[in-house]
Amino acid sequence: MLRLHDITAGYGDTTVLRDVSLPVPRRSVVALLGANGAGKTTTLRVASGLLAPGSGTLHLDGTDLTGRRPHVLARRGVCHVPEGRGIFPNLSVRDNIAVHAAGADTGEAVDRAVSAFPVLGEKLGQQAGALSGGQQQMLALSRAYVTEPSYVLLDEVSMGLAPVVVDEIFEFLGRLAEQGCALVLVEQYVAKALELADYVFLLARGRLEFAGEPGELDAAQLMEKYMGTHT
Ligand SMILES: Nc1ncnc2c1ncn2[C@@H]1O[C@H](COP(=O)(O)OP(=O)(O)OP(=O)(O)O)[C@@H](O)[C@H]1O
Repeated sequence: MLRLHDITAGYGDTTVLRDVSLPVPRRSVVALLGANGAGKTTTLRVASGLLAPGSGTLHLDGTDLTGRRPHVLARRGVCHVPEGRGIFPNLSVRDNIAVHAAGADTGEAVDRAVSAFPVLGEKLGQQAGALSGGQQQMLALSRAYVTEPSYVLLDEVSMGLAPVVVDEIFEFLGRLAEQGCALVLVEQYVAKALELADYVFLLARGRLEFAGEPGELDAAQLMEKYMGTHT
């Protein structure tokens, strides 16, 4: 289990998260929902070690990793796909995959990335920045396949993409989950996220307002209250 417990965190003097507890069991899909500015990205940053909490703890499979650096969590199987893609636009697609592979066999990593997203196979020599938005997101997501993580944190990975690409990305996420990878989904396509999710956490102004299973949520009320029109 990846477990945030009683987390308080923020930036400088600004406290964003207060007493947030988020358990992510192995092989589960967790949807983390909330309005703009509720603290979803901040929660993922704490979960991957990018942001040290002011108080509270972060445990991974029973080991206390509070305050440890992101590479320590990455090595132990936590993969963070940040908002805004996080690829290297001036490197080729192949070299981006090699960076994701972080020292593992590049050929094997490329094979795995291409098996996840076949279109990348036709673009290996191209600069990543020249790919379409959807292809760049696929490249960013392929890291979740290449490094075989146990937990993948996904921050708005469908943002700004055409519906057909969004569908392809959700199919990929479904396959990842089927293979036993735990997912934490921050997602504007709430209905799609809830279809995959085993558990839902709802943040409001940095506090948890709901924790439970998708069937316990009144979806219509949720959309109206927090999410706008993207369902
Ligand atoms: N680097 C930062 N420095 C200062 N404040 C920040 C920083 N990043 C985020 N914040 C503030 O923290 C609060 C929570 O932001 P966060 O990005 O975690 O929310 P979110 O739920 O992911 O929202 P969104 O859906 O808009 O991405 C916001 O009020 C935001 O302005």
